[in-house]
Amino acid sequence: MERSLYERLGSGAGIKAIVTDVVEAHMNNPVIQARFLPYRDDPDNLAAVSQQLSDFLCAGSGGPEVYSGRSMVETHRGMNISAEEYMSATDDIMATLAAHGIDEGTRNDVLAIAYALKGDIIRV
Ligand code: HEM
Repeated sequence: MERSLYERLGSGAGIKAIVTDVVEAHMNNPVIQARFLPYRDDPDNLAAVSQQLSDFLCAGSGGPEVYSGRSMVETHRGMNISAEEYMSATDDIMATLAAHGIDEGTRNDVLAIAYALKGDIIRV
């Protein structure tokens, strides 16, 4: 049987490590860093958001973790996120997956999920 997306991403520990590096990439990305840098001064909140992101990706890829955060529309409503920012964030995710040695087919599976969510995140 084909391995689940969760397994191909390295299961809970692998996904957590990916999320840590995606958030770090966002903080170094000039297009979106202003959205994320404030979390540097608020480590508890940073840890909480990172945990939600990890749970979201774990649960959405077939893992046993439960996502207890808000819906994507609810989370990003009022942030006025542009298509350019969305593309930039997606680029960070794709580059981080490659840096973690995730194969191309698996990267494309994540890209398809990210693309499917864009209507819930851009200018909602
Ligand atoms: C595929 C794209 C994206 C996904 C899957 C995603 C997912 C998430 C998730 C699961 C959370 C945590 C929700 C919660 O705590 O209830 C979150 C929070 C957040 N997202 Fe996104 N997001 C995406 C794109 C973006 C983009 C493009 C931006 C801005 C450039 C952004 C900015 C934020 C911020 C600032 C928070 C923290 C909100 C808070 O502290 O309450 N996200 N996102």
